[in-house]
Amino acid sequence: MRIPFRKMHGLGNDFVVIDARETPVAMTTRRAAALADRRTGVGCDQLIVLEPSAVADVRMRIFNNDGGEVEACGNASRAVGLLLGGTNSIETLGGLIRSEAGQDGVTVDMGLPRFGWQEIPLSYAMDTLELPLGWEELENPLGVNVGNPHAVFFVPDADAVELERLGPIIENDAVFPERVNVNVASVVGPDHLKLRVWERGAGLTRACGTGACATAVAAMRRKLTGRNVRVDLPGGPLTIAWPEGGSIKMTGPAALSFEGSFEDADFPA
Ligand SMILES: N[C@H](CCC[C@H](N)C(=O)O)C(=O)O
Repeated sequence: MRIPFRKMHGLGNDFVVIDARETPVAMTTRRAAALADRRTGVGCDQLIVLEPSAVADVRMRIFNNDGGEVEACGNASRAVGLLLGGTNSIETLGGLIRSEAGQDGVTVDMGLPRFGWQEIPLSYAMDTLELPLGWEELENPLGVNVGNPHAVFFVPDADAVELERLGPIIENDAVFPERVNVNVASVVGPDHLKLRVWERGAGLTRACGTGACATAVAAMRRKLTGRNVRVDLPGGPLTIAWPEGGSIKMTGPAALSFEGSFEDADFPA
């Protein structure tokens, strides 16, 4: 049986999107990693499977390039929002989010941030503004969870960090029981950040929507910026707003690259 897919991206963070709402498609770590492989599969940073939901308009399952299923994906949320059009509620393992497709891209309400991570002694996790952790020049991160876990480091020049070397070391450090997405950011202006991300399960990507949300929240908590910021990623800018007492809103582009299909027997579940 042929299984159709859409190849989509958000600022170059790319996805294979399978719409399994009408016809179920079994997805396993093995099949996801095979489809995501850039040499022998279709190739993508994340594989997205849309399924029916009992609590939302759609359920979005997210698999990293390494095949691991995870809780959230900001750029894919905008891609799915573009695909569905209008306003939609989306169920994810990280909670319920809402997308709204508009003229200047797609806005996603990513819900409320959570802080800290469980392995740090509670006294530290209660205040994640300054965590006594360091990996060479990357130190004192904030732990911010926006459905998925992020460590956010502020540095003078994000481009000067050897993220391809330090990223996997931090991603896989035992202090992060679920591993972690590694964000390295610089403050460019009062409401302007520059961000590079080593993604858990995917490595260096051109953009990370949840990373942009986590980094913007971290900057706001440290009073480095106002509550509405532009985050410049290698693939382009996102706008993140986090009003006092409100939820995080991310706005940016999403695009369809092409449509295709694969033979299910060629990628066994
Ligand atoms: N690598 C992330 C999932 C994808 C996040 C990113 N592509 C985004 O746009 O938010 C994780 O393991 O939590």
